[in-house]
Amino acid sequence: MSHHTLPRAHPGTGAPSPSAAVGAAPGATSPVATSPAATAARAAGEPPSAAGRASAVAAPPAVDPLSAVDPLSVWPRSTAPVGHDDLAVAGVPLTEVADRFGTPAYVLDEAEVRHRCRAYLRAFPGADVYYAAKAFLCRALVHWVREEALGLDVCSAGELELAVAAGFPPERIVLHGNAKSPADLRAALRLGVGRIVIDSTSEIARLAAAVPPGARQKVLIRVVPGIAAGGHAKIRTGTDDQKFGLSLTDGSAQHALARVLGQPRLELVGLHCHLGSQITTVKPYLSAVRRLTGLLARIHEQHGITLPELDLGGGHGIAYRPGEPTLDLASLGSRLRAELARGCAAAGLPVPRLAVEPGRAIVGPAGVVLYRVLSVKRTGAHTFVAVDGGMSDNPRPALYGVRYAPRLIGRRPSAAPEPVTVVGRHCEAGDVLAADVQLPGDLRPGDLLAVPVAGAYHLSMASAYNLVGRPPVVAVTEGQARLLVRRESLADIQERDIGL
Ligand SMILES: Cc1ncc(COP(=O)(O)O)c(C=O)c1O
Ligand SMILES: N[C@@H](CCCC[NH3+])C(=O)O
Repeated sequence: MSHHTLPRAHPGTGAPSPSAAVGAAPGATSPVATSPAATAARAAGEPPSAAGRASAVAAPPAVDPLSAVDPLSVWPRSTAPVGHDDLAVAGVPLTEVADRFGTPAYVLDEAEVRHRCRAYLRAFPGADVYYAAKAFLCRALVHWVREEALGLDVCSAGELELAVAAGFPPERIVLHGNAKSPADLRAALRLGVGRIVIDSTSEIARLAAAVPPGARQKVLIRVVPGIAAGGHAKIRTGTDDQKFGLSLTDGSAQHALARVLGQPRLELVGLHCHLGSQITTVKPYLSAVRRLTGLLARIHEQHGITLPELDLGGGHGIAYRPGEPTLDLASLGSRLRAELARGCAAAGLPVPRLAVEPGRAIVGPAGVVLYRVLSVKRTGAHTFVAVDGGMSDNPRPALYGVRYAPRLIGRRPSAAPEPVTVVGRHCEAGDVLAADVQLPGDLRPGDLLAVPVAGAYHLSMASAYNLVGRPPVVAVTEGQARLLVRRESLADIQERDIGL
């Protein structure tokens, strides 16, 4: 087992868990939903659709087909049982975190984040690894990523300013965005970001005009290679006819390239592409390398230049529930390098420096969210377990139909598991956090639920819906818990509102 696959240890055994190998056994993936719509969605590599979920709600399966997989396989590697009813992450019992910091609360295992950063550097030797800040950013994370020698991918002046204020070297930052505002570009130029990725033709002259006389800004062009990949239609960005990047198929990328070359204040250093998110196979990345290598060769022929950098974006998929597939990093790294070397040799080009931009795969599996049960309602067909968070801190199930595996902690259940639907507290029937999950049949108000794989795209996409306030973030490190981001208080919320 290679360390690049990011295996986790079974608590108490030190043995790698089955999830470390699931990328090699996609047949093991079998979401709970059993409807024809859900089956078709799985065949297409998608999580069950909202429609598939709805019919699964109507006919929940009697037996969870994933029950044979280690239930802790998607938790941080440091996770260990405490007694019969609690779990500790990095040596800190989760019930203690809930008691001390309240709920909902997000818990981040620092060592897991660092481990994942290191695994990337091992899987991509000699490459630049930019952590995609959109997955989650706070000052402590900026420090961890800097100390682990990664770069940072930001897509707003907000992410950029926070990172630089926390001491991140601007030259190791790449700025993205399909609609960069004048403020974004001003901040990038003022702070001296290493690279800006051109996403549209109209941005080129605007950026060039903002670069101070005598200076040159390094840029890449975001190319859309015309490849469909990604865990859900809403997070696919490699296909033509969506809002990101410049198409290879219709010639927009080549057109933009000529324009960039005509701007003396812009230094074109390479090509970029980001296929989408939650991709669990290597194949689409290999296709992207082939298409971009072809473009590098044409650029060389037509313009006589050799671009030194190739940034392949992020999108590396992870498991949210035991048994789901993950992208095998070691395989991705070695096969990408081999494909790039082969393509460049065939075209007579030097191999460009590779870059990747993982977000989810670094921080997602390092996070756990804790919720307190507020009510349990049995409607006959369903049991709805309502908790003190919801779509305001995790919009992902509502947006993409993503399924999670919550777990009761803090007391021993006295009833067998049964299908329940965990819902949030918001005024929205679609505020479902986990549909048809197996949880003890005696759940009651006051119980604590812990949900793993909560580190990416939860808090970074959190909203102010119903003005409940965003949860805190607590780091756990070697038996100690510390607050990284405090809970948003009602005073915080009221302070913003300065009207009469
Ligand atoms: C340009 C770019 N790079 C990197 C990422 C990070 O993606 P992920 O978190 O799926 O690795 C994204 C988001 O999908 C992105 O848009
Ligand atoms: N926010 C999405 C992924 C989009 C990534 C950003 N380009 C998610 O939660 O899965």
